[in-house]
Amino acid sequence: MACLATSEICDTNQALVIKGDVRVLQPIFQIYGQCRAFSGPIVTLKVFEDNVLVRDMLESPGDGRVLVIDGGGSTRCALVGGNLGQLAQNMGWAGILVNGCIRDVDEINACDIGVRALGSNPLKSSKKGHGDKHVPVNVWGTVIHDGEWLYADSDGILISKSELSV
Ligand SMILES: O=C([O-])CC(=O)C(=O)O
Repeated sequence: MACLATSEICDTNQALVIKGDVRVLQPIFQIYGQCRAFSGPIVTLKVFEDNVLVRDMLESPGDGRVLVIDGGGSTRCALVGGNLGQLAQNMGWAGILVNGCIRDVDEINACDIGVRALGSNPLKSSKKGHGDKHVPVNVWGTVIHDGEWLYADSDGILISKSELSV
């Protein structure tokens, strides 16, 4: 699937941007993974320094969706590592956005998915299984709902209420 360029989306959908139906995420995410550009319907997850639910979600078929993990912005441990990156690739996820950290960067960079995260931290997270699936999350001021669309490329990350075309 050819990916829409985020800058083009913003130029051709100015009314949607003004209305807030298309929002630009804060430009604070690092780019990882083989796919610099990716898009898809969003599945949301809210966790804090605990990635049991991340594995749970990635074990189900991705069907080209994007997993948005709101880790509360914590950079004290990693929510996704090489194994989960591989799992996401094998299960057909288009990408993962982590409002938090990843680890095993070299392994994740070899995976055929797109990944965005605040940075990397070699510490693993706790494994208690706390968190919520499919809930609205707030990522640095941008509220993201399950079922919305994410478009990411080298220029930035967009959240759209619905699928976009040019
Ligand atoms: O299990 C974890 O905490 C994450 C990880 O290291 C991996 O996915 O390889």
